[in-house]
Amino acid sequence: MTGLRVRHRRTVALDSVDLDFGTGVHGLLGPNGAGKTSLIRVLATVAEPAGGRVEILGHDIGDHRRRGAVRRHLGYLPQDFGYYPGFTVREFVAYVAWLKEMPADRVPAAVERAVARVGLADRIDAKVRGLSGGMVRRVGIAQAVVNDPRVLLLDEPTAGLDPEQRVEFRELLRELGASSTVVVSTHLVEDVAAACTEVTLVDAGRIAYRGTPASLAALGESAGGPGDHPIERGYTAALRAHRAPDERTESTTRTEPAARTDRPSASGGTAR
Ligand SMILES: Nc1ncnc2c1ncn2[C@@H]1O[C@H](COP(=O)(O)OP(=O)(O)OP(=O)(O)O)[C@@H](O)[C@H]1O
Repeated sequence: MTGLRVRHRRTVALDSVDLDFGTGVHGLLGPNGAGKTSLIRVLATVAEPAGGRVEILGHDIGDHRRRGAVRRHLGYLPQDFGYYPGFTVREFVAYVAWLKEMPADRVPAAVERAVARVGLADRIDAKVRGLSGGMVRRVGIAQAVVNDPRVLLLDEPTAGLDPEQRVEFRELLRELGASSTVVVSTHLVEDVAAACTEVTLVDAGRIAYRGTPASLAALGESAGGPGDHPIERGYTAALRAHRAPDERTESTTRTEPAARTDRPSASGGTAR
């Protein structure tokens, strides 16, 4: 995407964002209201940008005629995931497969595989309304992956999952990220540390930092920000650097070369 701008009435949610996502698991981090959901919704083709250009799998999604082709290859778990409580897990995931125009003969096996991948095989014929919140979230992940998407967009997928499920989910993320592009917004540093190949930190509608989890952790170690985990310290240090770039340039840049190497000029470097 280049020059992406998203507005909600008078609020500018994203401003002049340039980003590209390749194969792998991309963690989207940032404070509440930073613009992560706005970014994911544009990529999912459910929100219309106010400006800029977004290309997915070679298609310009500003062109409405191309969106169908893109959507067939997308998987999307929204933050507020709507479902039909009267459906069984199998019926609901099959319904989403149908919406994604999967060939009918492939649907039953794809549904069973997706449901098994999120550890719900034994509940496949249970009604969604009878499941716990974490299980419903897993149904949401199953519907997102049922078509083996080339681009998978997950908005806070681990919210509500128990620790064992989170561990299994991260394993699934790594597996999916080996061959597809996964963009996952999360507030959990453990998700980033364990599953992400790259981190994008969003702050007030701009890109504050891009790099690997290891480089973000190294930034935290060198800058010494507050936090209980190296990535948490890196997160705080990157936000501070982004919010006070002049101060940083004068006082700290020369002594922290690692801190700047992951701030690409096209996004983080110009994000002010
Ligand atoms: N429907 C809406 N109407 C008005 N303002 C909105 C709407 N949706 C988002 N915003 C505003 O746009 C900005 C970005 O919000 P967004 O939901 O993208 O942030 P986020 O990073 O996903 O936050 P969180 O971590 O809390 O989920 C915020 O200032 C928010 O208040």
